[in-house]
Amino acid sequence: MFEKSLLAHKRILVTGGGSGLGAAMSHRFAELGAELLICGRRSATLDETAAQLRAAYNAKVHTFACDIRDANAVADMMAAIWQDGPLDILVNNAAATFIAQSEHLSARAADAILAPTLHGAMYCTLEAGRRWIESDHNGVVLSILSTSTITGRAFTMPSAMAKSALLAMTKSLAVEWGPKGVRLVAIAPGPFPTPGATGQLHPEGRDSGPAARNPLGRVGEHSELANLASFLISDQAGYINGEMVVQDGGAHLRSSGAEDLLHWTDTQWAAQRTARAKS
Ligand SMILES: CCCCCCCCC/C=C/C(=O)SCCNC(=O)CCNC(=O)[C@H](O)C(C)(C)COP(=O)(O)OP(=O)(O)OC[C@H]1O[C@@H](n2cnc3c(N)ncnc32)[C@H](O)[C@@H]1OP(=O)(O)O
Ligand SMILES: NC(=O)C1=CN([C@@H]2O[C@H](COP(=O)(O)OP(=O)(O)OC[C@H]3O[C@@H](n4cnc5c(N)ncnc54)[C@H](OP(=O)(O)O)[C@@H]3O)[C@@H](O)[C@H]2O)C=CC1
Repeated sequence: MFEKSLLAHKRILVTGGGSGLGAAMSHRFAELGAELLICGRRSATLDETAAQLRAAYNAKVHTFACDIRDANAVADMMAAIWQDGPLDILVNNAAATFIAQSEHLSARAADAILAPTLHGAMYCTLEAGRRWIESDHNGVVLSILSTSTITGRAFTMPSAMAKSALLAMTKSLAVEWGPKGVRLVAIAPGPFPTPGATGQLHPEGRDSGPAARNPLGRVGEHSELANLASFLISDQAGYINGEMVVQDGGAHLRSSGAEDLLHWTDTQWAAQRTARAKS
């Protein structure tokens, strides 16, 4: 659906690019000619994905073991990236979430979600943006958000807060940095099953409704998200700035996706907490 060279000569950092949707996007970007830089906490996962990208597309790939909750680690990673030349595109994809009754969240638990999802993405954006502006180099930031930015979402309140704050970042910087050559866009995906999301959001005992409740009767294909992301970061989308594109089959128009959990009993929630403590 795209020219094979759509992303040729683009250096793209995908946070959390070693797994899930980050890996799916990295594959598509590499296929379209990009040089990939992927980061995450698990080196082995990054190395495995990098090897696949090199083998499949002969792509140039760099990996960075970086915990984006650590502002200094993000600054060091960006400095290392820029040593080989400027980045062109940042994809804020890494995030964390889990379901919990909010009245049971400790401050540490809420921070465990806010730290990577909000602060980590903000640190990456500020470090990249500063360098782009200082060197007068054009840049693009794509943030992977959620339809909770529109509906809110019960039982994943810190994630909904973090994603909403990143939407505010996208809109604010689109205006502030647009004149300086930096464009910001976002995607709000609906359900795109990944081991990470399924593990955190769909523990045993939760209904398997996202596909059945979706107006299109199915969940998303990773390739669909990767294609939308490829378009939004490409020069073809150069006049799209400050926008979030929803890609959820229309699901949020019907439900935030959490209503089934309103029917969980305290016994079910207690069992969920016990199961987690055991794991
Ligand atoms: C649906 C259809 C719509 C479809 C649409 C759905 C859209 C959803 C949008 C978002 C989707 C995603 O982000 S999907 C991405 C999901 N992927 C991930 O989450 C992967 C990354 N996850 C992680 O790194 C971890 O699992 C993470 C959650 C951050 C916790 O790890 P940490 O090491 O940072 O934290 P820990 O030290 O273990 O714990 C810190 C505190 O958090 C608490 N804590 C940790 N896990 C907990 C849990 N499951 N429940 C309660 N509390 C928990 C601990 O008890 C600690 O609090 P104290 O006991 O007080 O000390
Ligand atoms: N899948 C879905 O249905 C939906 C997903 N989304 C969003 O899409 C994005 C990808 O989600 P998905 O692929 O499902 O999730 P995964 O759990 O598979 O991926 C999360 C990635 O983020 C990385 N990561 C997590 N914490 C950190 C950290 N502190 N520092 C660096 N990297 C980190 C992980 O690597 P490592 O563990 O090695 O650090 C992992 O590669 C997220 O922003 C999510 O909120 C939004 C709506 C729905």
